[in-house]
Amino acid sequence: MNVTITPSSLQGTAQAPPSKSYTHRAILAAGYASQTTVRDALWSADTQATARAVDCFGGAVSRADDGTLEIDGFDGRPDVPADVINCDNSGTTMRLVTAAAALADGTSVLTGDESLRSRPQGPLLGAIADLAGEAKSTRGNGQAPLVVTGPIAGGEVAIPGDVSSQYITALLMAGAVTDEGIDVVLETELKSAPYVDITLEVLEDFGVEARQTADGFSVEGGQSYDPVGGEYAVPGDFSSISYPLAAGAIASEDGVRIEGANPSAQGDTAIVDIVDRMGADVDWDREAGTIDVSSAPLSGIEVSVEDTPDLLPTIATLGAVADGDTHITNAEHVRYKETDRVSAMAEELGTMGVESTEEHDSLTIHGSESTLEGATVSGRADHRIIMALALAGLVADGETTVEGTDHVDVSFPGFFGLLEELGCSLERQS
Ligand SMILES: O=C(O)C1=C[C@@H](OP(=O)(O)O)[C@@H](O)[C@H](O)C1
Ligand SMILES: C=C(OP(=O)(O)O)C(=O)O
Repeated sequence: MNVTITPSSLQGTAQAPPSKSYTHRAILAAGYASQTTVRDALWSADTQATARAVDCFGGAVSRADDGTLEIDGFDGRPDVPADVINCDNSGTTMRLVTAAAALADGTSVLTGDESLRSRPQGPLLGAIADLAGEAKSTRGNGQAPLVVTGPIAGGEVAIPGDVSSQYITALLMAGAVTDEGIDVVLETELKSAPYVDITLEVLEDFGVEARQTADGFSVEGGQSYDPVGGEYAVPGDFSSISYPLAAGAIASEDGVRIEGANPSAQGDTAIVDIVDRMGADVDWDREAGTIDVSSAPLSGIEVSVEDTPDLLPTIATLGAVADGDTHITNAEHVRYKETDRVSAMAEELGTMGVESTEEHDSLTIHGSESTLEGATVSGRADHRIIMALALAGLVADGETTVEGTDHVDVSFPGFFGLLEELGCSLERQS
């Protein structure tokens, strides 16, 4: 599907979708447990991939009409899957499930779509091999399809911290049910660190102890996943909140209210401060979980995305509207996502008349030298590129068509419906 956006002024209330990161972890943690009710779960293409993996490992995930998930876990170590596990587009699923597969007494095969089959898995495969499992890329290039044979007993592994924090999350979640536990030693500085904080929070809520150490992270073996009261509730998603928040900051004189914005370990809560620093009128009531935002002239800022890679596309669009330069730094790991998002945003915003300077580790958007013009742009089969370009379309001169918009179902299936509810005039073409 393509979506054509006519520049529009927005107003109204947006409900934050549930967190994708928390939902993935809750579904897999419930798999490691015996029986869990997961409330307010995100049901998107990516989280359904994790639910399918839990089914493949011998668990059963069912969804009630109100969206609540009832999960019968495989309770400890997974069964050997009867079929290939297809992780579709989801990096989180592939990393977390690869380490889970190394616990099974036999061989698992994992694959994904073309994008996922081009993302780096090598360091995690190396870690599993160091733990005396077998983990191979069928093409020998560190990318899926993957063949993983367990069971691992645990031990110490060294792993880089600057490719994906998901390797560490995966090892900590699996390590709890090994015999010996897993000590993860970081070989380089950790990027995307708040995502490991999310993992530690979810593990604690499931009664599993894991901790940060002087040189990495550690989890004891022989633990059971046992959520308090057999239930877990997922908080709102701040990566997703970044879109209505940025939309309000650039295209709403009358104001947008976002509900479900309760504080949690998500690093992407930083978007509230970023929008504020750029000059929008923003107020976050943390107790009520509401954010009110309205537009004002924006100015460029310098912002590091070391901890918050998923915010880069949103910040790039804000920069295109702002006066002056928006310098986005520490962005190398943003190139390893569903697409190389640094290049994708530079090129697609470029098609809309935006000047930028791309370096390996940074992207500078020259807002003052840019005139945002409506154009036909590619969503690059990447949910965050699609949503960020749609935001640009709200304030461009003329209509903007974003191609291949179906992929928003990865994290924010209701995104275009929400834009319409807020007053955006758009047309869908199948
Ligand atoms: O663990 C997670 O839930 C995620 C970690 C981040 O990836 P990296 O750790 O690979 O940067 C982030 O980009 C991704 O959207 C979700
Ligand atoms: C990179 C993302 O997710 P994943 O790594 O799970 O594919 C994302 O949601 O932006």
